[in-house]
Amino acid sequence: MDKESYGLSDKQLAELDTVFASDSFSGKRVVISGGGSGIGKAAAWLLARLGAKVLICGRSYEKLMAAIKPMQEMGLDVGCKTLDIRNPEKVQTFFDEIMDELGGLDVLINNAGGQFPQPAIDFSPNGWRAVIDNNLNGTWFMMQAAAQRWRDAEKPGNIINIVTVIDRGMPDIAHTCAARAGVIYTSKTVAVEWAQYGIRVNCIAPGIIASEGMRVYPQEAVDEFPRSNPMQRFGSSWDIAQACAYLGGDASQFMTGEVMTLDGGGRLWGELWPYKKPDYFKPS
Ligand SMILES: CCCCC/C=C/C(=O)SCCNC(=O)CCNC(=O)[C@H](O)C(C)(C)COP(=O)(O)OP(=O)(O)OC[C@H]1O[C@@H](n2cnc3c(N)ncnc32)[C@H](O)[C@@H]1OP(=O)(O)O
Ligand SMILES: NC(=O)C1=CN([C@@H]2O[C@H](COP(=O)(O)OP(=O)(O)OC[C@H]3O[C@@H](n4cnc5c(N)ncnc54)[C@H](OP(=O)(O)O)[C@@H]3O)[C@@H](O)[C@H]2O)C=CC1
Repeated sequence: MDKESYGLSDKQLAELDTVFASDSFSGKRVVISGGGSGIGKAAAWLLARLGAKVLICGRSYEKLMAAIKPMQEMGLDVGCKTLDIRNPEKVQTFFDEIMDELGGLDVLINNAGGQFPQPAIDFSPNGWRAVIDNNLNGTWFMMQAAAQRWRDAEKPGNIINIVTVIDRGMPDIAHTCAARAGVIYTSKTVAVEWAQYGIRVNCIAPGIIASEGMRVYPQEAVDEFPRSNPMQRFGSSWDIAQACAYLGGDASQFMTGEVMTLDGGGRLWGELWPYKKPDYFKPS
């Protein structure tokens, strides 16, 4: 399938079925980084449809505005703000502003991130740094800024970090595996440190998801990705959005420090990163 067609349309996002009650997020305020596309946009649609007041952020104002327009036209309570999560000062200002504007915060979904595929042996120092800075440092700045405000206001909080499946590593994206491992183990650690403040921290590890994010990979790679799990297919951004609704809601209130994997079983069976495997790894 042509990777340009990957991702859910606004019509689909407005109509897809969900198992969650239509008012299950009413009164909740949710921030989603990277909510202008893909998984983050699907989560914004779902949680807003379930009654949440949602604010999405990302680096491109045009992308954010294009994402929220159809949601607002449906009467959903969704806004946006530009933010580069890699800038800790801007992250602090962002949280000061949104705490004011939303009147508090209940759920933070750290979804912004990405990487480029390259054999690790050829990473430039800056290429390595860019991915670590985005996926590990940026996520951390967001987590810490939210937690500080929840602690100081003596309010509970809930953090969901979108990572990736790193159990067996992943050839060609070693930088992201390093960053995501950092996020997962930071999350497990602060889930313990922050339980005293009523703050929960969990991660979601998606396998291959047919989102707009796939457009950054060559078509030949995307054609091969279904071989990365025993279901031999892509998952949907809606699958991940529904996992966000579970972790962001009351049904998961006794869960913290966990990684929820949605990868069609790819952690257990499948060709990790099947694209351009060197001959060395092919069956003889
Ligand atoms: C089985 C399959 C599982 C798949 C699992 C995961 C799937 C997904 O995550 S899908 C979502 C994908 N979405 C994205 O990846 C978002 C797009 N990616 C990015 O925005 C970039 O990759 C970024 C994270 C590195 C952005 O950083 P930025 O600082 O904007 O990057 P710069 O252009 O300034 O470059 C910094 C540095 O990185 C080198 N570089 C960037 N792209 C590549 C590339 N394709 N190949 C090699 N090197 C790259 C760039 O050259 C710079 O280094 P220097 O040249 O040494 O300065
Ligand atoms: N699709 C997949 O198969 C998988 C995806 N993931 C992860 O899930 C998350 C969502 O991916 P997906 O929706 O597929 O891809 P997208 O590329 O569509 O989403 C990434 C979003 O993050 C935003 N973003 C990136 N860097 C920054 C930054 N520094 N500051 C603020 N926003 C930023 C982008 O917006 P902008 O560029 O405008 O800032 C974009 O909206 C990513 O972290 C991705 O790595 C993990 C496993 C598998």
